[in-house]
Amino acid sequence: MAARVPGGLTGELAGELADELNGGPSSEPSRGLSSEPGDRPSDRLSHRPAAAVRQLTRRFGDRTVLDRLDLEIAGGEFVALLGRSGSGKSTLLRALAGLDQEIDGSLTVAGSVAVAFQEPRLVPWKRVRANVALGLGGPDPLDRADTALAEVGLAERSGAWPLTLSGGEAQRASLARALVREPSLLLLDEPFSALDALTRITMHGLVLELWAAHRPAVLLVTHDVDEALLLADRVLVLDAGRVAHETVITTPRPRHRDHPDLIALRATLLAALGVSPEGTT
Ligand SMILES: Nc1ncnc2c1ncn2[C@@H]1O[C@H](COP(=O)(O)OP(=O)(O)OP(=O)(O)O)[C@@H](O)[C@H]1O
Repeated sequence: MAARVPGGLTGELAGELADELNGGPSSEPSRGLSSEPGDRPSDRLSHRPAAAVRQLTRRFGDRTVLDRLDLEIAGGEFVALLGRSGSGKSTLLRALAGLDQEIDGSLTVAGSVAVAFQEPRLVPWKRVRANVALGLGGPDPLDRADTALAEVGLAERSGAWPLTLSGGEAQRASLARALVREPSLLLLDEPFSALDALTRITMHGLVLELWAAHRPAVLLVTHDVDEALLLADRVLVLDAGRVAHETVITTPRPRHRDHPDLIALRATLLAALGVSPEGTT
């Protein structure tokens, strides 16, 4: 069965940015399915899922990385995805982003998708503002880029060259580039893992602010159980190609990592990952 992939990202990113972002031409730039009216964030009260994945399978040679995986993400929901290294987290994210067409099963994303990667992937020869606006359709892309940069606290660095940004600033710019596309699904692939601990805490606060203001559905890939517990409505653990464990977190935000609910959930998640609380397997 062929996968159905929406055109929101493929139109904006896969065509013009994928070569820059992924170091090579995308295998199939666009399948031409466009965002439907009614998929904008303000229309999401219909509770239509932001993403629905059914029986998704991805093989690399004779290795099956995703194996008939089912997943649904509600509009506006914040989902974190954990899993051991090599469990297929990035593979799933790339499929949702429309960057991988070699998949079996069905995959439906309502509206547009934007991605922020572990490395900010800014084009070094374009100023920050132009990076954020890169591939952006519609009117006044540079003005909209500036608005997004202000929202992530980077207004003053809008005219800077990417190489002059700190790691945290570059990751803010990457978030602005995702945000300016007003995605109904925001995919975050370990966006904070290369940052120092203090910057990471600041970025957690920023992401929650942006999420509250724009309310996209979020799928955050992370290795950090605490990050998942602090941010997400629901935490999934990927194992053997499928969602092997699911934890719903109802603790109100802002959350403190020492909250008794989170301490209990941390132990559950570590067990689901096959890791003892002391960190040994
Ligand atoms: N293009 C590719 N060709 C061959 N194998 C691949 C390709 N992309 C991914 N894989 C393999 O698929 C498996 C899952 O990779 P993936 O990057 O999705 O894992 P991950 O859970 O994101 O890992 P990590 O936590 O280390 O980032 C790995 O074994 C990887 O080597």
